[in-house]
Amino acid sequence: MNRPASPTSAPAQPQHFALIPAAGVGARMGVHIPKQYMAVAGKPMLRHALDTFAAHARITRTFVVVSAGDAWIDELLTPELAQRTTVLRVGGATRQESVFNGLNEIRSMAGDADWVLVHDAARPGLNAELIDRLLDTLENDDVGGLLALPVVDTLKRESAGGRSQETVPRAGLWAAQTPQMFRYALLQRALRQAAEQGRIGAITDDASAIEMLGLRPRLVEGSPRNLKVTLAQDAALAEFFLKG
Ligand SMILES: Nc1ccn([C@@H]2O[C@H](COP(=O)(O)OP(=O)(O)OP(=O)(O)O)[C@@H](O)[C@H]2O)c(=O)n1
Ligand SMILES: C[C@](O)(CO)[C@H](O)COP(=O)(O)O
Repeated sequence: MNRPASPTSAPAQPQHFALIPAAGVGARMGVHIPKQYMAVAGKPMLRHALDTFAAHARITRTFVVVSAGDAWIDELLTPELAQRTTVLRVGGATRQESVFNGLNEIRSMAGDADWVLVHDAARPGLNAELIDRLLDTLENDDVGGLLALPVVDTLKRESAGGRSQETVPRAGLWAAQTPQMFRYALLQRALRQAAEQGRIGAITDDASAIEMLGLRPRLVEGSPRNLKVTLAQDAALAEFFLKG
């Protein structure tokens, strides 16, 4: 669906929607509640990204994908946030399935050419500067892209027994972050194809599905503050950046 331009106006400018997959359980974190609801810098982790997108004038609306039985989101969503945020209780078995289910759920609200910024609830350090960097870099891009960081450490491939088998050349390697930003129709098509090929469970980010179409997403430099809180020790680092 493409919204037609009115006869006396220029074609409608594409909208920017945030879509936050937040239906995980945080198993690697080892805490008693899903990690997206654990407190980081004084508020639930998910709240940081919701507040950042809600405060950003260029983000039309935020959709947050939670599990059908999520028992925490209703309490987290203040009346102010609810004016800019829609909860979608369509979480799937994997991150990509949650994203795909969320995309399908907003079909009536998003035009084919509208941008979707998919952002992990587990990355509370996203700020307006990083969002603007992504929007400004990709606004005329034919494919879309993602925040990422060039790899600066030497990388080892583990052999049996926890020993180094080989060094993986790091030249040209980047560590993917989020948001990952693609046009609605392209991202939905890419994830649908991945699902039809039985590969949606094997991919771990949205850009992988775009690459499977033979396209090359743009790499946009992110920031260490935009780390993914995955293991228990990550929470203190996230707090450091958020309180800094
Ligand atoms: N079935 C899933 C799995 C993950 N996610 C979301 O995808 C993001 C990145 O996933 P990850 O950091 O792996 O979170 P979890 O899957 O919760 O962590 P773990 O793998 O340790 O269980 C998180 O915001 C998580 O809530 C999701 O929406 N649906
Ligand atoms: C999307 C992502 O954050 C990019 O690095 C990452 O792939 C998510 O992985 P996870 O295992 O679902 O946390």
